[in-house]
Amino acid sequence: MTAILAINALCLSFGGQRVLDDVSLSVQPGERLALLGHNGAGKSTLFKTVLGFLHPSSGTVAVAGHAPGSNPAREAVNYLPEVVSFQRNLSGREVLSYFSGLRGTPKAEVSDLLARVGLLDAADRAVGAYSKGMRQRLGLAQALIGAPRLLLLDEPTSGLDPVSRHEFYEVIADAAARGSAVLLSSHGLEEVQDKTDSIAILARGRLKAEGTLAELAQEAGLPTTIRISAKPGAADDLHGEFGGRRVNGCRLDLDCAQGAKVDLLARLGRHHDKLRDVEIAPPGLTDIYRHFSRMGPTEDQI
Ligand SMILES: Nc1ncnc2c1ncn2[C@@H]1O[C@H](COP(=O)(O)OP(=O)(O)OP(=O)(O)O)[C@@H](O)[C@H]1O
Repeated sequence: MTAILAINALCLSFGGQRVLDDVSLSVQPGERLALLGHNGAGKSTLFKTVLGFLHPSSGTVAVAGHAPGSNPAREAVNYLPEVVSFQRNLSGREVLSYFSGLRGTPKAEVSDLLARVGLLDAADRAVGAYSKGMRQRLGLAQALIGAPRLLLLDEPTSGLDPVSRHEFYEVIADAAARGSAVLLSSHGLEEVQDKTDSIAILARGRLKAEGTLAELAQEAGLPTTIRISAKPGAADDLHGEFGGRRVNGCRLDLDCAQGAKVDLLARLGRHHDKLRDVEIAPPGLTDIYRHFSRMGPTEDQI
């Protein structure tokens, strides 16, 4: 499959400061790629480069095979910036009609977009009276105009409540299912873990890792935690036999390397009379993110 966004060895500096350093990544049609990184990691700079607002010092960026900022690239991409603002006295419908006109897409699309982001009931109210979540949804609807081949969403869910976040990601999933490639940045590790297909971790302008959650977990080689609840009076015996961390009078946590889970569970099975419960907790994105973002010589600065 041909990537809609292909970034190769991208470097970009402001003055003498290298902000993006040898970044390569790609996004395929229908893929949702989450770009994670600390404040100042270079996420917005990367988006602005893809949009053609900033120019690389070296390396290449191709949007649907075209140079960023060229007409065919601009036709292929829509962008939701971190902070959205609209003219307050226009209604949501008028805002979308205006942008739809700029894009040259049929006006009939507007009602469908308002429905997709859950704003149909508020469509004819002034945007100035919208809540932050509603403005954000309107921004997403604007970004969806014309079914872009590439959707760039810069921290689209910041400041939204959990239900709104969930609904936001449903709309993004729907856009991806219709074929859009989605690149979004976020600081919300938990939401990204469940709602995207792959993850790229940027730290101080360098790409530290890219892949699915399972691939990153494998690459990081982080242990799975086996959480044991012991029957009354059995925790000391189990601790003596398996080691691990005592959490309280009956809980014991064991770290287990990826390839050693089955053996450990088999050994535990031989002590089933002492066990009340066993839980298996694989490493989460928070652990994986911490692992990769701290790698390298700049660890103390992250
Ligand atoms: N126009 C500019 N001129 C000079 N330096 C800039 C400019 N824009 C960004 N930078 C610097 O580039 C680095 C990356 O900034 P960027 O906004 O891309 O980070 P980010 O990952 O989007 O951060 P955040 O999560 O806080 O939004 C920062 O050190 C920032 O100060």
